[in-house]
Amino acid sequence: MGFLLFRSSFISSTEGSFLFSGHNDQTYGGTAPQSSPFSVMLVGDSGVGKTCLLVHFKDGAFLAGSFISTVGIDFRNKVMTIDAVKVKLQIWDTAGQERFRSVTHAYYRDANALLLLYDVTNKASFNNIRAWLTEIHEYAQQDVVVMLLGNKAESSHNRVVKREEGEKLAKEFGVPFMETSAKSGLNVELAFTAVAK
Ligand SMILES: Nc1nc2c(ncn2[C@@H]2O[C@H](COP(=O)(O)OP(=O)(O)OP(=O)(O)O)[C@@H](O)[C@H]2O)c(=O)[nH]1
Repeated sequence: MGFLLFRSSFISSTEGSFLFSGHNDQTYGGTAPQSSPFSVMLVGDSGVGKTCLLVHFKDGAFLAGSFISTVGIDFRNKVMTIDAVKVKLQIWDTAGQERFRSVTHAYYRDANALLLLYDVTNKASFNNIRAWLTEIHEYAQQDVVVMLLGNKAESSHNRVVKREEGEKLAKEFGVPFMETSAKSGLNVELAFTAVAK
């Protein structure tokens, strides 16, 4: 049910407008977080696991089963405590499909950080990272924090992109890199913490 709600975004490009569904987590206590949230955007090819990564980070669950592509853009809020400071993250989950690209472009400029994902079991998603970085360069703020993530790392039997290849590409573009798994939870919290820091 939550899964369906989370995927309830839609776009009506013919009318030049769009709707998205967001989910606020206002249940934090103690010190109030900073008023303007820190905005993190998840980008990368369709099917690399952006939604699953976000759901794991937010709810600690993995969305197994049939794959329903994100439509347009969606967001969730989460408050993290980093070095004793409460940080409110607003996390934008973008559709990887080409047809929604013009929608997501409009959100790049407000992003403080971008988590750029490829799928270690899908070579094309890795090969497309250069194009994604060109797009980021074109539409995002100059000082945006970018981190490259090789997702589905637990899927060793189907792996076609070596960890070293990811490291090399990240080094070439001067961005931090780690492998993640939305399925096992590997480095999920760490990736969000790292960009928030
Ligand atoms: N084995 C494995 N499968 C994963 C992982 N993350 C996501 N998947 C699967 O990959 C498929 C796509 O995941 P999504 O999170 O919907 O992909 P997405 O990047 O949000 O796709 P778009 O919304 O089209 O941009 C789903 O079938 C997931 O179950 C992972 O870490 N390991």
